[in-house]
Amino acid sequence: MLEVKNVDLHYGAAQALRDVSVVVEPGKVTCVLGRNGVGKTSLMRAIIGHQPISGGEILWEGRDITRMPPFERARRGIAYVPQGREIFPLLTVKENLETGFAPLKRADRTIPDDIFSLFPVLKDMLGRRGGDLSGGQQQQLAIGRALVTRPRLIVLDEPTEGIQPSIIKDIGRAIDYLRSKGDIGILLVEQYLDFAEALGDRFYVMERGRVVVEGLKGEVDRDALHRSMAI
Ligand SMILES: Nc1ncnc2c1ncn2[C@@H]1O[C@H](COP(=O)(O)OP(=O)(O)OP(=O)(O)O)[C@@H](O)[C@H]1O
Repeated sequence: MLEVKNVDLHYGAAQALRDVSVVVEPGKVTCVLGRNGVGKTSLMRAIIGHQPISGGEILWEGRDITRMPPFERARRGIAYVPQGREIFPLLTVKENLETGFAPLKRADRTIPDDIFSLFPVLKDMLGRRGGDLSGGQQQQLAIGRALVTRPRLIVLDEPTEGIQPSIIKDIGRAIDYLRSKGDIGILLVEQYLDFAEALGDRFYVMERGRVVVEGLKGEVDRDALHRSMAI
C-alpha cells in the first residue's frame, strides 16, 4: 500500500501541492483527476522520487520512502508511465522494453509474456525503432516497459492523452487485467473522466494543489466529480 500523507511541494516560492493525502491499495485503481495545472503530475513525480517534497511523508509498504532516490523506489516495485510517454526514439521496441531491466536482479531480466498478450502490436514491432511507432503504440510500449520491472505500484500519468479510441480500449483492458492480478496498486491520473469512472475504485479530485473531492466508487459524489472537471 502507498500512503501519501499531508504532502506539500514547492517550486521555489510557488507551492504546487498543499497538504495532499492519497492512499493506493493493491488490486485497486485509484484515480487522480483535475484540470490542467492543478498539481497531478507534481504529485506523481513526488511519489516516484523525481521531485522532493517540502512537507509531509510518503510511505510504501509500511516504509518511509520520502527521501529515497528514484532508482531505489523502482527497485522496491514502483513504476512510472510518464505523461508524454518518454520512450527512447532511436532504440528498438525490444531495447526500450529492456530498459525496464535496470532495477531487476540478473535472474529476473526477462520480458514477461503477458505484455505481448496485452499489447500484441509490441511483439510484431520488436525490431522497429520506438520513434517510428504511432502515439498509441508508444503509449503501449511505455506501459509495457513499466511492466517489465514487475511493479507492485504502477503510476500512469494521463495514458489516454492524444490516443485513438481503439487503443484507449486496449489500455483500459490492460488496467483491468493488472487490477485482477490483485497484488498491484494502480494510480491513474486522468482528464478523461469517462475512462476514469469506468475503471476507478477510488477517486481524488485536485484543484489548485489541494484534494477537494475524494471517495470510493459508488460513494463519491459524481456530480462533484463532473463539476470539478468541467472547464
Ligand atoms: N518544474 C517546474 N517548475 C516550476 N513550476 C512548475 C514546474 N512543474 C510544474 N510547475 C507548476 O506547478 C503547478 C502544477 O503543475 P503540474 O504539472 O503538477 O499540474 P498537472 O495537474 O499535472 O497539469 P497537466 O495536466 O497540465 O500536466 C502548475 O502551476 C505548474 O505551472
